[in-house]
Amino acid sequence: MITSLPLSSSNDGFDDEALFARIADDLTHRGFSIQPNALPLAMADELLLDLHQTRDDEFQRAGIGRKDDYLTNDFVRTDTICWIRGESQAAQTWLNWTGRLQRYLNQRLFMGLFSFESHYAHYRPGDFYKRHMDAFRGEANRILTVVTYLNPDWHIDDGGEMVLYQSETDIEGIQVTPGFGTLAIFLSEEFPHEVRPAKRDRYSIAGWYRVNTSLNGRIDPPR
Ligand SMILES: O=C(O)CCC(=O)C(=O)O
Ligand SMILES: [Fe+2]
Repeated sequence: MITSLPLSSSNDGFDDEALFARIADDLTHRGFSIQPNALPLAMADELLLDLHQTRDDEFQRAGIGRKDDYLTNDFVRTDTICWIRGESQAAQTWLNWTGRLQRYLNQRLFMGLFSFESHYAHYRPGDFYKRHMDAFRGEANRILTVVTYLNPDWHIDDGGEMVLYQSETDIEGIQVTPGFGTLAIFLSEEFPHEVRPAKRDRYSIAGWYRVNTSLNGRIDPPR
């Protein structure tokens, strides 16, 4: 007799601990981790729905730099973004999961990750983000970048790869296809990367763990 198991349990059979362990091992040995199709399916579905329910006018042109030196620059990047503030159930699920990953990495790798900020990003066909770094050494702000993709049935011919370069001088890089639930995690100060133009709309979440850079009791706020 076949006993059927519920197909849609809270994590769809994905074992977060095992995934977190693979990420920690990769970070230790290489400083980055690419995990195809790794996001728990129920959460990825929830996030995709949330993204589609987010109104177009909640997406703004993405900038470069922070706060006062925030500029939009068509030469560098042309995507639009919507910061995730935890207002929807899906956002809560995501922040809960990224919180668990944060605690895991802090316990195992002593990374001292303190806060997390993330946004949805929408790259229309042809949009791009030129080669860049997410943080600069010594500024001690963004420590670890987490990107996940929400594009069902993405085909390699659709383009839109994220290319992760292993050093300043690397011009070949590693190509990451932005398929549904793929996770790309890397040390923000170590890996230049870019987003190549796609033929279709390309959706993702980009997030950053930061260390506590409070000075003289002044807490440096996220963003
Ligand atoms: O969407 C991606 O693949 C990466 C996005 C990125 O590099 C960024 O937002 O800083
Ligand atoms: Fe980036």
